[in-house]
Order: sequence, then C-alpha cells, then structure tokens
Amino acid sequence: MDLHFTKGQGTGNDFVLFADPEGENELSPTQIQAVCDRKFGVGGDGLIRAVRSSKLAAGAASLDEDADAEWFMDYWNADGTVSEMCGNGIRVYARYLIDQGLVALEPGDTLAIGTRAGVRDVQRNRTGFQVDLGRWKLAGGEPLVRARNLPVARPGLGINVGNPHVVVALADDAELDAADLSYIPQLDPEPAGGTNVEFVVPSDPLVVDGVGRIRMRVHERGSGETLSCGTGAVAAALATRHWAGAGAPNQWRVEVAGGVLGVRMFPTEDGEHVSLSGPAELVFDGVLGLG
Ligand SMILES: N[C@@H](CCC[C@H](N)C(=O)O)C(=O)O
Repeated sequence: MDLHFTKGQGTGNDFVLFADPEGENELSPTQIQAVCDRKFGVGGDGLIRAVRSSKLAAGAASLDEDADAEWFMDYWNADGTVSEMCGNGIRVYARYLIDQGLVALEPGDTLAIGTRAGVRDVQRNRTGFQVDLGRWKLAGGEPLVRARNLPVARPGLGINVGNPHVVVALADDAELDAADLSYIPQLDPEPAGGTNVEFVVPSDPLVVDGVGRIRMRVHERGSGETLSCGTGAVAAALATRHWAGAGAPNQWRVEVAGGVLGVRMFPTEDGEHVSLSGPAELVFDGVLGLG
C-alpha cells in the first residue's frame, strides 16, 4: 500500500497526517512505528489519520456530545500506542483538513473535531489556531518523579486535560537544562496507562502585564522527549497557577524548545475551561510504500 501523507508541525511537535475519509485504511501499530521512525520512515512524534466520524469502527469513540463533528482525529503516538488527545496535533489537523479541501474555515470560524477525549472546538485565528480543551481535572495523587541528572526526586501534580500529565516544578533554568529526558522519568507510584511528564520553571518575574510565564520541557508518553506538547503546556500552566495561589493569572505564555504556546483559563456554564493557542504548519507531502 502507498501512504500519501503530509508532514506537519506545531512548535516543533511533528506529525505524519493522512486522509482516510471512509475509514478503509487503518494502520497497525507496527506500521505506525515504521512511518514515525526518523531513520527508516518519514519521522514524527505522532501520526494522525483523518477519518469521518461516521466511518469510525463501532466503539472507537463516543461522539454523543456533538453530532456536528464530521471529522475525527485518530491520533497515535510514534510507538504505535493511541492517545486520547493532542493539543498541537489538533491545530495541525485543522490546518490539514483546510489544505486538503475537506473543510472550509476562515479566520474567526470554529470547527468541531472528534477525539478520543470527546469533541473539541478549534477556532482559526489570524496566525494559527485556538482549541478549547474543555474542563480539566486534577488527576489525584502526587507521584514522586525522578529524572536523570536531577539532584532529587520531587512530587509532581497529576492533571488530566483529556490525556494524562504529571507536572514537576524544578528549581531553576540550570536544572531544567540539565535534565536528561532521553530516559523515561520514573514515577512512584507509576500511573496505570502511563503519563506525559512536564518539567517547569517559572520565569522571573512570573507575571508580566497580567500574563504568567513559564519554561517547560516534556517527556511524552509513547514518543520520548519532544520539542513541544500542547496539552503538556496547558497542564504546566494549570499546575503553576495552582502552586502560585490566589491572584495568579488566567492567561499564560509557555516557552518550549520549539516555540511559544498560549494558555487561557476561562469560566463557562459548564465550569472552567482551558484553551491552547499556537501555530500549525504543513511542511511537505510525500508517498511512502508500506509493506
Ligand atoms: N504532543 C501532544 C500530545 C500527544 C499525546 C501524548 N504523547 C499522550 O500519549 O497522551 C500534544 O501536543 O498535546
């Protein structure tokens, strides 16, 4: 089979995307690993299949919340495992659907996209996209996190924004730079199903013009260290606001190795939601022969 793909990225978090509107070409975990391999394949932190929600295999996801989500983001990590949600990926996915002529979306317009975490609204803006990640949750527990080259294990804060995260505050930039994230951070207790782990350092001053500022590095479940993680940036901002206490802002600028992401917490009738904004680019198209 020939895979007609597009490579895309959002703040350096890179994805291989392909269109399977009728749901006829689901890839196996082994094929996904091969496509995402940086030496023998296209290379990517994850793979996204564009499939119509109506063509999903029964039980793949519940789309009860919004029957208008014509398109589903079928997201897979580079190691061939699924994830419920991807904050950078969903912006790149919106860009891809527009580029393929599968949806029309002008700046200011909103598109509902199905994900394993539920339906998410993505709004196109002048420079990129903003996604409403819905209600966030404290995941409970404060696992002790050990990472190579860090002097001590520290408690992390578990946060779920559709997918699982544990956020750890480090002492300073020097510690953040020294952490060796080519090894999987060890958690005690280890959360069932694994987790993404974010390491954060507040900027000094923490708040400028009402916007909180942090730096972050991430070890993604199923992909290793990446240049950025959108849902991770959201979890990191939520955790930092939690630690900062009363008076902490609801708007955050998160600096990652691949660029800058914006996070905003806002009230809704349904409780507090959190949104993520940032760029989304398509890089090149290609065809890969799959055995
Ligand atoms: N890079 C993504 C998150 C991708 C999924 C994650 N590795 C997981 O397993 O949950 C993002 O931008 O949010």
